[in-house]
Amino acid sequence: MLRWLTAGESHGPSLVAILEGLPAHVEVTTEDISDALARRRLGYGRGARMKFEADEVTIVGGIRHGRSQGGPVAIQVGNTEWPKWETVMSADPVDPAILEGMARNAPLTRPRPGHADLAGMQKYDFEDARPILERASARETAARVALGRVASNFLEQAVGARVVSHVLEIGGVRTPSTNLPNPADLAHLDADPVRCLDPDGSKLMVERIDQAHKDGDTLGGVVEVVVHGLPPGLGSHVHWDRRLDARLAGALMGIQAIKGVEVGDGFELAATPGSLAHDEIVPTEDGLRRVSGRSGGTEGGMTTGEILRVRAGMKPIATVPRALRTVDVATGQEAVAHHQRSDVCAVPAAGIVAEAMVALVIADAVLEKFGGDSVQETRRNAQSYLDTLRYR
Ligand SMILES: Cc1cc2nc3c(=O)[nH]c(=O)nc-3n(C[C@H](O)[C@H](O)[C@H](O)COP(=O)(O)O)c2cc1C
Ligand SMILES: C=C(O[C@@H]1CC(C(=O)O)=C[C@@H](OP(=O)(O)O)[C@H]1O)C(=O)O
Repeated sequence: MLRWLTAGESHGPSLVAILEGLPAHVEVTTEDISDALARRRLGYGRGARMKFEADEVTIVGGIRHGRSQGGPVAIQVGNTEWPKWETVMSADPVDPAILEGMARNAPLTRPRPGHADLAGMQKYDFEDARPILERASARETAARVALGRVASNFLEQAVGARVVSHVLEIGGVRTPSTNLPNPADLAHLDADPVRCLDPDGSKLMVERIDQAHKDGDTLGGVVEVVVHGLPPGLGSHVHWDRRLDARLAGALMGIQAIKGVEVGDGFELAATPGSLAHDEIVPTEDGLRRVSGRSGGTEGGMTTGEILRVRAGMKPIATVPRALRTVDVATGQEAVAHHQRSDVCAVPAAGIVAEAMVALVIADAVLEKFGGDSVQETRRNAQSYLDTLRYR
């Protein structure tokens, strides 16, 4: 079983991520993790912070000479913004006279609709949104992407599976392409400003982001994650919390600003007659295959052995420059929400985070099915299952 945790605030010294349950001998380097974090920074429409901040990766446990050792993997991602925030975010008490008058320390009392500010202040009993937004911020997704890269390496080395994502929609512009991303073309896809497979769709999405920027507005969209090379039978039909589709949906909904998840054609299937909605099974030279992929590669909460496909819908960024109405909780008067800087659109970055979450969930399901204290043991077990499958 894999478990993972993150800690750290948006403007704290660093984020910390721990992955427990990873078998030994998974090859992974600091460079792999830095590459994954660099992919998360890409994407047209992100704000100023992405340009000047760097992700400083330090592997602090669990990996030696480029291989996992079987113990928890711990990764630190340094926030290079820290020097500017050291006093305001200090873990130890600071003399109030020093904090007095510091603009950065002014209490945020005009909560942003759509962000965690108000519900968090109510729940945790704060007069200032700072402690809430610091942890609610999607800065935390850097830690998840770091762990996701470790899980991806494990998946590739244990069962030969590859996780990739692309952007389907931004601000209502939907790509007409129904092609799925090919892991071999990842560099090409990452070079696109919005990580969209269709160049015309990409151009329109970039124009829509520019327009939103001019209008002082923000945008959301839809990303799709696909996994190539999975065996049938990951997850289970026997209990709700063992269903792989449920576990994927929970993990994707756990990403900041994700408001909807679809498996395969999702909601579209609800409006399609049964004769056209399912993936018919045929015998081929390569064994039993489905003629289509509408179900997204799961049936009964288990992988079918076809390409796995899930989508996540992201709401627009909550910090809208053309500020939204709110209440100043310090005075009880109507006000506009606080705004300093923000992304216009972070959908391409959300795709990379979604890849990470899918990789972690699938890696957990692979370990549940095949076990293994070393990656070679997992590989052997997976191969023997495939070699002795009753129906192939
Ligand atoms: C990659 C990424 C970047 C984000 N950037 C911002 C941002 O710059 N400003 C903002 O207000 N929200 C941003 N968000 C969204 C907030 O984190 C999110 O709105 C907040 O957590 C509340 O969403 P929830 O209701 O889904 O939890 C971003 C989300 C992601 C995934
Ligand atoms: C720092 C990251 O994303 C941040 C996520 C975020 C939010 O509210 O979620 C708000 C912004 O931060 P700030 O308010 O400091 O400008 C984004 O830049 C990151 O992805 O690395």
